[in-house]
Amino acid sequence: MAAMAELISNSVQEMATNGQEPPVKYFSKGNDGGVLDAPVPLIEIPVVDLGLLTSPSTSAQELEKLKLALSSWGCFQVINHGMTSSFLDKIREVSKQFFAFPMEEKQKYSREADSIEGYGNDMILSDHQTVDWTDRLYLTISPEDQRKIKFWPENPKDFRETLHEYTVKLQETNDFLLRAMARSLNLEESCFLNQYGEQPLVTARFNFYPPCPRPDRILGVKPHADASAVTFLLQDKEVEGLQFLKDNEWFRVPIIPHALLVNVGDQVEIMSNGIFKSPVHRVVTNTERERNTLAVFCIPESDNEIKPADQLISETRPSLYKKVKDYVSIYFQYYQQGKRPIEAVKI
Ligand SMILES: O=C(O)CCC(=O)C(=O)O
Ligand SMILES: [Fe+2]
Repeated sequence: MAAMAELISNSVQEMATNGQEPPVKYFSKGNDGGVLDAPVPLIEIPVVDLGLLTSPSTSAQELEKLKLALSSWGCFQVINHGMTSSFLDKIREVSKQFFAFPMEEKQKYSREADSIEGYGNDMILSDHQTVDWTDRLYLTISPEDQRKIKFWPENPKDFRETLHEYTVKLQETNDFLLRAMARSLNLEESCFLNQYGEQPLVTARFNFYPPCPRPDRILGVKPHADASAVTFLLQDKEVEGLQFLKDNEWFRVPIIPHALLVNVGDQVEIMSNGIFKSPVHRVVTNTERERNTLAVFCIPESDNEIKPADQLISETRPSLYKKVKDYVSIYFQYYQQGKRPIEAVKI
């Protein structure tokens, strides 16, 4: 019951609805005296067309685009992914509907105080942590026998089936992209997929960002890179918020409603020996409108050894990363100490 009470008092959705002054733990430390909501330029983010990647006459050019995108930004938008715009809208809709339910309905799926899975606010891992202005629903998708179905909303009625269908499709897209990434570096096409494994961990994080009274000082998500191999983000159709860091400058990501935003995580940075960049990103808040997104993380099998591909190591470019297993646990230990986790595995 204590854990439940804590969740109620800490839901940012309720704070926003009640017009409550955000507690100090939400305020960003060390943003160099600058405001977080200062205007930033838009990324001219590469758009990769899966149809062009498949067709023999266009694939070489599209692979080059993919390689450039991942070695400069670490992200791109993918179109022609085989899901209709109306299906993407349906996913956005079930997610919006879930967060719009009364608190009692959502709390049927509340996470436990010390566990990430389920509905709740940002998890506090360290005393010094700035807390994100977001509520989330976090679910394991794969392996299917690790699903904790008690956390999967029964309402709206088509939530479970829609999420299942979406993530089946994304896993195919992920396999396809991991092959394409290897091909773009002239590697054997299964090179990254073999490290990823046949029993990967796939998780989904529904992010809900209510309007925030202090966008100048409070972030929806603090700067981080993902622990995944690949992350797929279904952005809100109307409200921007995501920004990527490049050369110490922040850039906004434009919305393309029918596209998925793909970024590589730390584990692809390792496998590619640093050629592909796991980008640091953050989410800014705004005073006016809520924002809903869905991130799906594709994470290599935890028993697999992740390491730079042999062909990407040479005398002039030695291995930049140690071999790792279960990078996700390393990630959280470092995150707890406020450090960038990938630093732990750099040589
Ligand atoms: O909501 C977003 O735009 C990004 C969320 C994100 O970076 C994450 O869930 O890891
Ligand atoms: Fe992220």
